[in-house]
Amino acid sequence: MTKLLETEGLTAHYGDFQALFGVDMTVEHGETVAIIGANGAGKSTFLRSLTGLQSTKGQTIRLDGQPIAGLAPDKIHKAGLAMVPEGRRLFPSLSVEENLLIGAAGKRKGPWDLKAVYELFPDLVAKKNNPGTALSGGQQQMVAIGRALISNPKLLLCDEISLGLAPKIIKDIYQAVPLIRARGTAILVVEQDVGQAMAVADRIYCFMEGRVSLSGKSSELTRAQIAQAYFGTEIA
Ligand SMILES: Nc1ncnc2c1ncn2[C@@H]1O[C@H](COP(=O)(O)OP(=O)(O)OP(=O)(O)O)[C@@H](O)[C@H]1O
Repeated sequence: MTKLLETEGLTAHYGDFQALFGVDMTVEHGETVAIIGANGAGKSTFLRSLTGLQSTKGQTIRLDGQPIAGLAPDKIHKAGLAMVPEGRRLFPSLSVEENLLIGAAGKRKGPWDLKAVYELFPDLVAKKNNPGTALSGGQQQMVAIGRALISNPKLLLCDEISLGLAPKIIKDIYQAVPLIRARGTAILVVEQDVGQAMAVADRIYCFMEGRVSLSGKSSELTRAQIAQAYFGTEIA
């Protein structure tokens, strides 16, 4: 069966600085995959490359068998990639529901609509007419995830969704992941918290200095292997 996402030898540069050195990655249909790695390892650059925010002209990225490298971000979104950006980025003058509906513009066919998002995050129902920015950080994150889901992506990309949130809220947010995959949506999440990544993902890719330093099934990787791949050093 065709892979949902495939990159082959992906590279990325900021001027003379090379940030990615030949990243091979696959995501299967319906799979949850986590990218972990220290600050500056290239995780965000990799997601930016997938979504077209970083130039990938002439490279190999396939979404469900279709080449998407070098396409404009809106074309890649239409092809089925939606991103929950780091920092959430809600529209401050719009209500929760209006923020969600922005994601529905040009939506693909699929299981996600307003009703499904409110089922996923019931806390948002009572807040739907409030301005997005009047919500707690966790609720804003729920809106950002809902806004991406409502376009019915084949693959949902999440950049550090737990950043700046309290542990209890992070738990609430991550509880949504099995419900999202139950509707058939695959997820690629960037996560600095290794425990969280291993709990939620079928497979893990660890990045170090722009390269994949380790990959494998979460259930088969050891903490020691991950520490080595994450920091480049053994831990006691
Ligand atoms: N706009 C930019 N201009 C120049 N260099 C950049 C830019 N963005 C990122 N970099 C560099 O590219 C490398 C990879 O950064 P990237 O943000 O992808 O890493 P990351 O793993 O997502 O880290 P973090 O967790 O801190 O976001 C780093 O060395 C970073 O300094």
